[in-house]
Amino acid sequence: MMYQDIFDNTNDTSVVDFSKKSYLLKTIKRRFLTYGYRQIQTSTLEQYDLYQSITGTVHPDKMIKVIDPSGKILVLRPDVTIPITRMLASLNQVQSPEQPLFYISEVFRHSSDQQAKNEQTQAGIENFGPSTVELDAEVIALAIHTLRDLGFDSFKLEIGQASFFRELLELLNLTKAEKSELQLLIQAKNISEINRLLGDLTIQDELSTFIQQVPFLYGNFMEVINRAEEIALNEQMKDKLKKLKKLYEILQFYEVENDVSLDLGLINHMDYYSDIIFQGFVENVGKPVLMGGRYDQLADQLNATIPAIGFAFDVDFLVEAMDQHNLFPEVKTDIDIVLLYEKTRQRDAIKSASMLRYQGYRVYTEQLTAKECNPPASTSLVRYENDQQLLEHVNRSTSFTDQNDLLRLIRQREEDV
Ligand SMILES: N[C@@H](Cc1c[nH]c[nH+]1)C(=O)O
Repeated sequence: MMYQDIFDNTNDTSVVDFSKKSYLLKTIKRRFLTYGYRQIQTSTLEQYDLYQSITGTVHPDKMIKVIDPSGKILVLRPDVTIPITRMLASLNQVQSPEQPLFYISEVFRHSSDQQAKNEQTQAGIENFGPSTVELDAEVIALAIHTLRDLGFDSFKLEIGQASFFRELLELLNLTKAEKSELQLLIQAKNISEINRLLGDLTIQDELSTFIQQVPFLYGNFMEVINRAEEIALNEQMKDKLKKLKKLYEILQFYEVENDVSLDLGLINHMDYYSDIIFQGFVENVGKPVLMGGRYDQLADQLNATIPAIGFAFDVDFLVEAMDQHNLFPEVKTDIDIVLLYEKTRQRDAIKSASMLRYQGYRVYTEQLTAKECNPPASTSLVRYENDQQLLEHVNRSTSFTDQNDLLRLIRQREEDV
């Protein structure tokens, strides 16, 4: 191994980035709590078999595998929605239903992109309540409310319908490869390639015309619904549109309707979604900062019937987006008091530092030497010199007699501020 390799592919967080991330997580957490969500955590190591047996999960090549001493294959948590569903599915039916849940967890997904990290922090919610438009609307309102709390003023939550498109694909009788090609082309709104693919396939004209329209079915929520209603192919599609209309109506009660748009060609990277899906975009940032949707059938694969909806923020990506939009408050210094001392005053200095720490102050100490010392920034500086002891606070220097006097002065100045 090259020495340089040891430094590659790490995911360390510096002091400044950590404080930004903590600020962001605190804000998100506070908002999740106000909607009645409670925090949980799932295991970091999961059974590989669980993920392999479920359809719609992370691709096996993307999972990071670990082999335990008995030879069993485990994976580092590649997703949080699946293990939470597993947790709920394993609960005794007699138990009362879980509250809505939230998490702040690392997920591990291998990416072929050299720049992308294998480890991301997600802050998300999962709500195992009834499969209703009311709950869908509340979850969307929560996502928007959180983005507003973080300070974003121009963002969009793009809403789509996973089953709308899936049912369309069913009507087409395509092979798996053709289906995913068409899906990707529609998502990329690549009209010329869609036409080429449709030309190669034998499909009824009516269906072909409809598919050509799907990439254009995005934009203003009600406008898209009206356009889609005109070309809807069957009753199921009409029902889906009716449900979306109802959703929009409720979003108006939450006063978030201007922050949503509709994209009937939207596809999320996870295949477990069964109904509405959504992605959150902030201005000038190309990738979505949050993804989610309803996944009513995921628990079926674990022998349980648990409709659910959820979403997750990509926290690291959100930090970048907030940086770009200058949304972090100025980082305050983490040190309250810097205490510098000459060797002869070491005893007094350490005793004062201990006293101040017991009082809850964050104290940094350093011995004054011939070398220039470089203490961190702080509002108060205490100096124990050979012949005097001083408190310097915002350009004012006062001598103090003993520990009690020092504490009194520090408190007094805090009150003055
Ligand atoms: N687990 C999904 C996000 C999500 C949470 N709940 C529903 N969807 C993801 O990683 O993209």
